[in-house]
Amino acid sequence: MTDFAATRRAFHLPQGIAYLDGNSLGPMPVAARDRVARMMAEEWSEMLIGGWNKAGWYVQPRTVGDRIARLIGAGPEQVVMGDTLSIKVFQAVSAALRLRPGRRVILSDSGNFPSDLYVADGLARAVGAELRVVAPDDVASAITDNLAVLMLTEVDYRTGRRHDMAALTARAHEVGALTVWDLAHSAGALDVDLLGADADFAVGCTYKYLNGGPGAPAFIWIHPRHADAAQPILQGWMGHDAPFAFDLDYRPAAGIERMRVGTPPVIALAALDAALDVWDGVSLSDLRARSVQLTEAFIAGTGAACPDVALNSPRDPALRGSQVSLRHPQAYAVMQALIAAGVIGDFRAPDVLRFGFAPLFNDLDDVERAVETLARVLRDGSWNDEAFHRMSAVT
Ligand SMILES: Cc1ncc(COP(=O)(O)O)c(C=O)c1O
Ligand SMILES: Nc1ccccc1C(=O)C[C@H](N)C(=O)O
Repeated sequence: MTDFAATRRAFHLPQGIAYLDGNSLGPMPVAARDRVARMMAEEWSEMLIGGWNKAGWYVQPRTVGDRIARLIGAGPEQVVMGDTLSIKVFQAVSAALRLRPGRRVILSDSGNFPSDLYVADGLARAVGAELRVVAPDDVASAITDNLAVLMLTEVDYRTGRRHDMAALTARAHEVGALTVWDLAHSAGALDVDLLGADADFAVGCTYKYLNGGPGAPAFIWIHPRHADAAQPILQGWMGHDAPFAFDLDYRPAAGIERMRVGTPPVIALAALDAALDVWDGVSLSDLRARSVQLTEAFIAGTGAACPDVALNSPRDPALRGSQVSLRHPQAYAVMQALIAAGVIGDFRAPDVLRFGFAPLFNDLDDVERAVETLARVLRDGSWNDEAFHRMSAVT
């Protein structure tokens, strides 16, 4: 059994708050602060340029990628770190598109995160392809013969709705299309199984449920059947087969290494590597069970105590990720009042209160506190208090 009391103790959680925003930025693992301090004191300062080899900076995008692989149902040497998630989306979709010459349609849904849609749209315009965006429930029926790439975020950042990765991937494969899965709201939150779902490409960030810190690097995974065939569009020198030969011609490195672009963010990778230590000994089925327990308790609690909000997430946990969103016409003001009372979630336009439940550090006390505080804020109308608004406008 995973010891979640121990994983909670691994984080610095400021006194007096219930932090339900780990789905946007995970809290700081105490070991990350120490690791970065040590990296500065022992590596950068003393080794200087020698750190690339002596301290393993050069291979870190892969060694850290191997640690992420276990958390997303991938194998060793299949994941590489670097850049931002938006860049990794571009790399995955562009490589998938090149693997399907003659097909021009990229399909996504309106629940996707805007950056993914913007990036795919920009790419489509540049190469004469078409981005088609349908409602989340219409994705399966929009998978038609001319499809090149199905690009989806598994868990919707607003509603928490979870797509069926295995079923939609199978459907895409039936028509000869490839899949790109964005795991931003899945990695570290669910028992993701990329190989089991037979996905083609996956990308994700590490500053949410993986707790790598603000600006932590993103990851990209390619199924081994495509890894040596996928042609990078961003032909950066660190994805070259022999970067230090400084050839004038680009030749992609073997496998996933080709998805490296330029110099890795070594300090950020040190923090992320320490954050991943917390995952040692965490079983993904325990993680999922705890996530369901927390979200179920929150939905039941708010359902009973907060009649003024409406559930905006699927009621069935099988169709949901690790967050719950609620709707209220004055959601922004309600969230400001909640934050002032020490319950930190976030607001998403136009009327969504969003609460992330990160199994590594959230517990049933957080759920209870959030339910009670929300019920009180809604009951006593403090969110609607003019004095409160004047105060929150300046703080
Ligand atoms: C699903 C999803 N995709 C993409 C992004 C953008 O990632 P980045 O800012 O790291 O490029 C986010 C969050 O910011 C996200 O939630
Ligand atoms: N990277 C950020 C930087 C600043 C503020 C928020 C973010 C988020 O990650 C938002 C998140 N993608 C979301 O699902 O809302």
